[in-house]
Order: sequence, then C-alpha cells, then structure tokens
Amino acid sequence: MTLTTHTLGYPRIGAQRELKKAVEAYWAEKITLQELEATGQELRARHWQEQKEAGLDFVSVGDFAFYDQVLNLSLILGVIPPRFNTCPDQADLDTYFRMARGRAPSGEPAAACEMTKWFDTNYHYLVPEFQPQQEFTLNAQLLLAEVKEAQTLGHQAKVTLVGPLSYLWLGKAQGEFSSLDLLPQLLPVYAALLQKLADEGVDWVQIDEPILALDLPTAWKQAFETAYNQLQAVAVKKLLAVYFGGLQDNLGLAVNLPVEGLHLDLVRAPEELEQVLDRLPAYKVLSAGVIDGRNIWRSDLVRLREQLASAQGRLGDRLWLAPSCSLLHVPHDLEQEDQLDSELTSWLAFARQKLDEVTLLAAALTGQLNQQREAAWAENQQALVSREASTRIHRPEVSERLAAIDPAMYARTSAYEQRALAQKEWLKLPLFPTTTIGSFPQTPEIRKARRGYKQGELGTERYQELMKQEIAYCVEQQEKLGIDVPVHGEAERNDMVEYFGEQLDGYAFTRFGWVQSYGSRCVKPPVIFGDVSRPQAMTVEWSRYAQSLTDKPMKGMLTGPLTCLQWAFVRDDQPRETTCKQIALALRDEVRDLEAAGIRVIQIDEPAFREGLPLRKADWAAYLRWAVDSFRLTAAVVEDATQIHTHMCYSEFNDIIEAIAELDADVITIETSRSNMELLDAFEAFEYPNEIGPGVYDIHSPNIPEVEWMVELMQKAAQKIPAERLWVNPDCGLKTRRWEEVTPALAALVEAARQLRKAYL
Ligand SMILES: Nc1nc2c(c(=O)[nH]1)N[C@@H](CNc1ccc(C(=O)N[C@@H](CCC(=O)N[C@@H](CCC(=O)N[C@@H](CCC(=O)O)C(=O)O)C(=O)O)C(=O)O)cc1)CN2
Ligand code: MET
Ligand SMILES: [Zn+2]
Repeated sequence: MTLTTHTLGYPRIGAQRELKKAVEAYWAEKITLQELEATGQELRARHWQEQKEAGLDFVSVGDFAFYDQVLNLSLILGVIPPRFNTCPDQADLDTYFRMARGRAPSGEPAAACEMTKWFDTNYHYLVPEFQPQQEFTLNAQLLLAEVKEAQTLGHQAKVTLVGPLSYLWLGKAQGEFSSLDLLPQLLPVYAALLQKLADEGVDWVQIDEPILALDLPTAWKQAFETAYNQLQAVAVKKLLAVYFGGLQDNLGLAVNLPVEGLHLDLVRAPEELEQVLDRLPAYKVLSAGVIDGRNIWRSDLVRLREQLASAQGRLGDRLWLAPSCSLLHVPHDLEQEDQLDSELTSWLAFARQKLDEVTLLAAALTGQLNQQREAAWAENQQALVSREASTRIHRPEVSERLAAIDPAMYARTSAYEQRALAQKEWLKLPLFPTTTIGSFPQTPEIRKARRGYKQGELGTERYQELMKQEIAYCVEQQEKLGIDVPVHGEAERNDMVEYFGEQLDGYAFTRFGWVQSYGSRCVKPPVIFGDVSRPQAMTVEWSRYAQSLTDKPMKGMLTGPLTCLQWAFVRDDQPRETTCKQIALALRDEVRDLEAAGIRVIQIDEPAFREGLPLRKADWAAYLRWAVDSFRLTAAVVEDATQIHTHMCYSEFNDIIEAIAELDADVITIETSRSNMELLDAFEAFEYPNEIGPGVYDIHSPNIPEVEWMVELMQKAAQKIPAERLWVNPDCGLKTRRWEEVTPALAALVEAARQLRKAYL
C-alpha cells in the first residue's frame, strides 16, 4: 500500500529572506542580473531538497517567482499591457519588474499594474489586465528551464499553475467585456503550455482553480466544462486544486471534470470528504489537503488518521496527502526560532515542519512507522496534550470580562450629528482639513536602531531617545508643511500588527517568521495562542510626547481588532469572534488611556476589515455582525468631543458599505486615488452620514502628485459628498516612501487643500 505525498507550493522568499535582499539589491543596481538569477536558482534547489528530504514524492515547480506567481503566468501567456511597450517574446525580467512596480534597472518607467489581495490572505498578486482584443502567446522558456533544473537535480517535478478560469477571473477586462469572453483565445495557448510540460517529461501538472470555492455565476461554471473538456486532449495528468474553502454548489461540477485528480481543502471544509468520496469517478486520485497551510499549529495526526481511514479504505493508492493550500502563507522553518520557549515551540509547525507532518501521517496510514517516526508520532501527541492542558492559555479574568460586556459598551453616547458639533467646537478645523494615515518613512536609520535594540547592542533608553528624535523630526516637518491634524509617524513600530502583538499578553512573536506580503515586502504575523489582555498602555507615552511638541491636535494611532486578528496566526481552539472581542477589550483600554492623556483624535486602523470577509456570501452577515461589534467595542469608550477616525485600504467598499457606516467612526480615510474617486460612489449612493477622507494620491508610487490633479480629484469627491464632510489625505501610510518623496508630496497636498478652501468658501 502506498500513499502519494506532495505540497501545493512552498515559501520562496528564503529562510533568511535571501530573495527579498537579492531582488532589492538588483533594483538598486547593487548586484547584476546574473547574480540575482543565481540566488533564485540556489533557493529553488534548496527548497526542492527540503521537500525531498521530508520524503515527498514530488517537488513543486512553478511556485517560485521573483515577485508574484500570477505575474509569472501573465508573462508566460504574453499578457503585457501596451503601456510597457514590449512585445511578449521580448519581455525580460526588467519588463516583469516594470509591470510589478513601475520601474526596473532598464526600460522606461510606466504605471505599475494593480495589486490586490489573493482571496482572504494577506498576500497580494498583480492583477492581469486584459485588452479588448487580447491575444495570448506562449513564452514558457523560464518555466521549462525550472523544470529541467529540478529534473537535473534528480527530482520528480510536479508543476503548479494557476488554472485558466481562475486566471481570467482574477484579471480585469479593460473595457466593456467580460474576461470570460477571452477563454476561447486563452485555451489553445494554455493547452500548448501543458503540452510543452508533457514534452519535458512532466507527469503531473497541478492546476489551481481556487475560484471553485467561491459563489460563481452560471456562465463561469459552464465554462469549466468547456475548458477542461478541451484541455483533456493534452496527455499530461492534471490535478485540479481547490483551496481556501469548500466546493459546496460546485461539488458536482468539480468532481466530474475530465482531469486525473482533485485536491480538496479539508481544513476549511472537512465535511465534504464523504460526499466527494461517494461521487469521485474511479479513475481519479483524491488529494486530501489536511495539513493547515494557513496557520502554524501542529496538526492532530491521530485525529487526521481517523478522519482519513475510510477514505484510504475506499481509495487505496488513489489517496494523496498534502497541505490544504500552498505553504506560501506560513513562515519557512521553526528550527530557526531560538527565542521562543520550548513549550510554545512544541505546539507549532512552519512550512518545513508541515512537510514532515504530511509524510508522517502518510507513514502512519500505510503502517510504515519506523522507530524514528514512532518517536515523532509520540511527540506529536505529547505536544497536543501539553497545549490542551496548558495553564497559559485560559485566563479567567479575560473570559469574565468578555461575559460581562454590556450592550451599552458598543455605542457612543450621542449620534454623529451631535458629536460632530462637540468636536468642531474645540478642533476648529478649516474646510478640507489635512491629515496623513499615520506612518512616515521607516528609514534605514530607524530600522538599524531597532535591530541594534533587539539584539541588545542598544539600551532601552538610548533606543527610546532615538525614536523620540524621529518623532520630533516628523512633527516638525508636519508643522512646517501646515498639516492640520498631525501624527507621530509610527517610527517606533516594526509593523502595525506585530508591534501590538509584542505588547499584549496571549501573544507570541517570532524572530524569523517572515511571510511574503507582496513582491519583496514581508510581514511577521504574531501568534495568538491564549486569552488576550493588555498588561500596560502601549502607545500612550509616544503620543503624549508627540502632543507636547505641537499645539495642533495630535492624532493617536492604533490598529483595530479585526486587523490585529486577520494579520496574525490565530488560535484554533475557540471561535475567531471570541479572540477578536478579547483584542477589542484590550484596545478599548488603550483608547480610554489615550483620551485621558489628552489625545482626543484617535485613529483605529482597519485595513483588513474586508479581507476578513468570508469567501461565500452566505457567511457574510455573521462575520459583519461581530466585526462591526468588535470595532465599536474598541471605539465607543470616548466622550462625544473625542474624534474617532478609521482607515481602510485595498478594498472594494460597495457591497459592505452598510457595515462600514455601522462602525460609526467620525471620520474614515480610504484608498481611492487609483480608482479616480469611483470608490466614493458607494458612499454617495448610501448617503454615508459621517466624514470621509478619500486618499488623493497613491503612496505606493514614488511619483510626486500634482496639485491640480489632487484638486480635481477632490472636486470630483465634492460632487458626491458634501464638502463640509471631506478631508484631504494620502491614501495609506508613508512608511515605504523616502522623505525626499514625502515632503514635496505633502506640500502639494496642503496646497491643494488651500486652493479648495478658496473655491468652496
Ligand atoms: N502586517 C501587515 N500586513 C499588511 C500591511 C502592513 O503594514 N502590515 N500592509 C499591507 C501590505 N504592505 C506592506 C508594506 C510594507 C511592508 C514592509 O515594509 N515590510 C518590511 C518589514 C517590516 C518590519 O517588520 N521591519 C522590522 C525589521 C526590519 C528588518 O528587516 N531589519 C533588518 C535590519 C535592517 C538594517 O539593519 O538596516 C534585519 O533585521 O535584518 C523593523 O522595522 O524592525 C520589509 O519587508 O522589509 C510589508 C507589508 C497589507 N498587509
Ligand atoms: N497607520 C497605518 C500606516 O500609516 C495604516 C496602514 S494601512 C495598511 O502605516
Ligand atoms: Zn492603508
């Protein structure tokens, strides 16, 4: 009896973020293209070796990317927007980087492609842009070379590709047509790609169609049959991979498509296993995604063995084992964490450890636990017992406080109209007040100081002194620029989520737990393992200090409960709602303390509010209920005269506008500049009642925005929202920009506000 094991994908950034460093060095022209390619090759080889050593039957090829795997496919298929002025067959790595970020060591700069969230993850992909007469042409050399590389190293390569329908769905049609209309043109090229892989000796191709876990329009469902019937002609085995959710109404469709295998996310939808077993045609393999690719907890292997026993009985050799989705979304290797306590470490598994879980489970299912694996099996069970029995997780005072929440705690004292009067009275802001979203440049000096501090080379006092100097500089710059509501600049924060995780109880944080967020940018999501509480104030001293430097109202800056939850690895032993409310209560205390310290404008960021939305519409209402409540629990502790701001980005707001209004923030700042204020339509149609700061320039670009451009955008905004309720601000934080970019950009922004005031007086 055998069981095939594999992974849907592996982290590519490198255990020490080697890829990030090489890519950034290449952009800065500090290393050559050859050096960059050598780093890529080395990382691929290392990661394949890790997969082989773990005992997987295949290594994953096609999950490597210098920036993003969807952008890779766009280049393979020749989908290059005209503004990059490059024929598909001449596209090189610099074309690729220009598409990703607007510029590269060679070639003309151009507006970068749009970036957006990959399903409900914190990973961002580059949105394919389709022209009305989009042609597809095959450029598979780089992928084929990677296949060769793996084969030369003696590996069995399984290639992973985003499927044709998910690719079209994730792209954007530039004009009045549906991207689905392009399927007939796309399919022959996609088939040719599969054929090339087959010619290269590839046995299995994993075709990712995660959109089968979404609510799909009928036309798209039907297109699946057309597409896969056509691809059936290519003699390569296809594993159709669905993840991030269950198949639900797409189950019959998915099970019957003419492919050789189906992968299911049995972490998100364990209940579908039986149904699929009943309906899976006898010629197909079933890849059971049972090891959680979205979280870092050690799996309960005994439970999984039981769960899979009947599947194994029914499928025999046709059962495969894998993580639920690509391991791109978890950190690389737990072995590196030398500062986590051993108890907590024993509860966790990162990507490398998850591979071991896959093969250990396979060995157990096939009765092949040798002595070493018996020990690993026992260790797995011990760790679970230790976690369940631990006294570090449950804190009675936290659950008691949660149980004692009074409905009044969710509501501000008065309605917005009344609060607005109380706020106007002391704020005395001009029409079109200016502010920023919070962070200012995280300069190399700031990062270096923090590194020194964390490594113990810099004392606490010296570090705090340095951060105060940064804050003072930032406040001074805003004074000079004439910003109406300044911020302290967030110099002291490594990241808006990790920073709070480091200070809250119930949280742990890692040293090397990096996960790619976009391109070369990574985040280190903290781990929420237990009941959350706040041992002491977290931001008050910094804000108090910043306020002492100016007569203007200093805006305090917090990350909201939804975002703290969404961008962390969350405990799996209680509902997310419970954890979120615990965070909300901790932050509520921080809001109260800020107010008591004289900080009477407080921003509670919720950029991940929408990302937390379930993928299926049927589940939205339940999420939105506790999400809105959690935000309100955090905010509704202040007096009428204290102004609560929130900020959201990377979002479509149309379909959740009611929930956004229910947050009842006095001011919301949002990202809109790239969409030409179209995003405001929802706020207009809904008659959004409170104040709005529609971002007037894109902070992701190094370009300095023009005054006229921003004035025009705000005039557009004023046609949709009464001018008295508009704020002028960038569309997100400035931490990734340099001061040389920020100062002139904000000067232009302040000038735009001046001109608007004149025009609207
Ligand atoms: N959690 C989270 N998710 C998010 C966002 C976000 O801000 N946070 N924003 C959106 C995504 N945008 C992002 C924007 C920027 C970065 C980003 O800049 N990340 C930094 C790391 C930020 C960080 O944690 N920095 C640490 C560690 C910095 C570091 O690398 N230090 C070096 C030393 C640097 C030196 O000596 O110069 C080292 O330790 O080796 C710090 O400041 O302390 C990076 O990849 O470079 C990430 C995501 C959506 N999701
Ligand atoms: N206050 C945060 C900042 O300015 C909000 C960022 S939203 C991703 O960086
Ligand atoms: Zn933002």
